[in-house]
Amino acid sequence: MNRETSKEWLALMIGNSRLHWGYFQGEILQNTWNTTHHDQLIDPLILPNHCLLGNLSLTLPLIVASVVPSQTKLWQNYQNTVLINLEDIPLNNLYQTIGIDRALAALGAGDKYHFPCLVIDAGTALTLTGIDSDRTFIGGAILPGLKLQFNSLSTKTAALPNIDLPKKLGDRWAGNTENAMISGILYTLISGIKTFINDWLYKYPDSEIVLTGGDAAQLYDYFQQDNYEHLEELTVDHNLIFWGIRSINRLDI
Ligand SMILES: Nc1ncnc2c1ncn2[C@@H]1O[C@H](COP(=O)(O)OP(=O)(O)OP(=O)(O)O)[C@@H](O)[C@H]1O
Ligand SMILES: CC(C)(CO)[C@@H](O)C(=O)NCCC(=O)O
Ligand SMILES: [K+]
Repeated sequence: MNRETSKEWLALMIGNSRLHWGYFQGEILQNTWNTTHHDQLIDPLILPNHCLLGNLSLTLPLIVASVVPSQTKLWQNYQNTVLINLEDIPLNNLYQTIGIDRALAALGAGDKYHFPCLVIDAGTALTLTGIDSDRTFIGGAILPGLKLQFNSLSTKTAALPNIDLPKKLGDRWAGNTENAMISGILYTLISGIKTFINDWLYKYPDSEIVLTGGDAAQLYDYFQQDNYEHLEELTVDHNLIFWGIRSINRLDI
């Protein structure tokens, strides 16, 4: 291995619910992990030069992208940090306020698989982001993520309970409160997402379709339980944003 390919660096995606970390040696993503916001142990304002992430020193080059401005500030003070902005993303037609996580995931999907691609990011929010073969952003959608849909029902009502994300789809026609919430949210969600996928595949039949984000594997499982006809065209990849950051890093910003 030559020096270039073994060069170590860290990628940090600051998401809405937590921080997503990637440790690279050159182009190889060796490790990923998540931490909470405001984690004292890794707060660079408290431990400027010697903060350890597992056994990794934060003196490594750090490439940061963020959708949470208040958290971005913490990391900008750390030495050896590069902040990725929308202007750094080599995709056409991105609108000014699109989330950098969406742009990076779409770039990562195209880089790792191919363009055209449709990314479905099941995080705090659930987003769809479509890019054509010329690397042009076509459009997308934003809706509340899975957990958020359940949480909003329970926090805004007196009688509806707080329930964990279920493993099973269950019966569409439910006979108790919990199952009715599960059915209502999940069947509506998967049929809605299917209409987006079907429409996208009609326009871009050779597109890659990639699920990512904290709930991606569970979402894929729901599609499987529902015997989705395009299941074999769906890929689950939790590291799309890291492939996007790697692709930017190659450009040496
Ligand atoms: N330990 C965890 N902490 C928070 N969410 C988790 C955890 N494990 C699984 N999840 C699931 O991941 C989802 C959040 O996804 P993700 O971590 O991709 O979101 P995020 O940090 O807000 O990033 P983004 O800004 O991309 O949405 C939640 O809906 C939750 O169900
Ligand atoms: C939609 C989220 C919250 C998903 O993480 C993020 O991408 C974001 O803050 N986006 C800005 C709005 C937009 O993408 O149009
Ligand atoms: K907000």
